[in-house]
Amino acid sequence: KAQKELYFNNPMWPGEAHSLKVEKILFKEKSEYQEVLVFESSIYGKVLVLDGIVQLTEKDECVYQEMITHLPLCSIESPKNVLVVGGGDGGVLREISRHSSVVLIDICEIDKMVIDVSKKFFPELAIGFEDPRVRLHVGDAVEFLRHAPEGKYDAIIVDSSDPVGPAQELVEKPFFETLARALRPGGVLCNMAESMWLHTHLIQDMISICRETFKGSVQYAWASVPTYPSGVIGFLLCSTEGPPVDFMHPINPIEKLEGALQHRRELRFYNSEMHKAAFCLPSFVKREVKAL
Ligand SMILES: NCCCN[C@H]1CC[C@H](N)CC1
Repeated sequence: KAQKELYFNNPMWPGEAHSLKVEKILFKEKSEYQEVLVFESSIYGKVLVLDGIVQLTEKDECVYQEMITHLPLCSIESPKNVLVVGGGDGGVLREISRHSSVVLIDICEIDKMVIDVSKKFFPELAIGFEDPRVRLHVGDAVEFLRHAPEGKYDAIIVDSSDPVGPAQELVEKPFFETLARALRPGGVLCNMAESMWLHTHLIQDMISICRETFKGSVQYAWASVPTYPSGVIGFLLCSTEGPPVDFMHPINPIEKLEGALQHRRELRFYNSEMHKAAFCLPSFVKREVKAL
């Protein structure tokens, strides 16, 4: 039978599109915030799509979930209180649970349908919700951070979709200011930071805001994700004023964490060498993204 294909083009990456062969559409509904689609692809396993943008595939989700989690958590001694903004698929929670020093994992996801769909179709990711340290808050993270106690968290991970639609506010300065306030001195933030091939202006804007808002260090890292536009995704690592954080040399290496490598599922992408390599930047990025 004729294989259906889905094309992923978007104003966020004009002039190009990525397509995936579809075996079967498994779910498609509109939530209060966005269209939620799940389909079985021919070569990447199941795929989660929000408003026409690929969020994750079973085959390569490990890159993003492992890097966005361990880049910050392996950069500080025994993280205890962690906050996840977004991340409703549960993948980041699965990765945080490898760190036995963590005692509290707050997660604030705006769209309950993403959580329910992940539990139904992506148990390998939704397993993260089963960790007893997890406290789920369904709602707007802008509101949540406004009421968060000052200096509460050692680490905050902003696992957001693109800044079009629900995640728009998550790249604006007021939000970064609430993130900085909720972190302890020497606390760390890791943000999803788009593509060096497509979004150097957006990255520059985020870095400028973070340099003003976070008085510690601000570093850009990246990794290869085949099913994201241009095949890469970036991460912005920030630390607040206080004990200095050297993101490029993990002082809390995952290889030394008791049980972290086998916990529930072995790591498929992250390790301490990939951690260090992630901060090596191409010359054009060094030129185009000042203050790196
Ligand atoms: N929690 C799954 C990943 C969400 N972040 C992605 C970053 C890149 C975007 N183009 C799509 C969402």
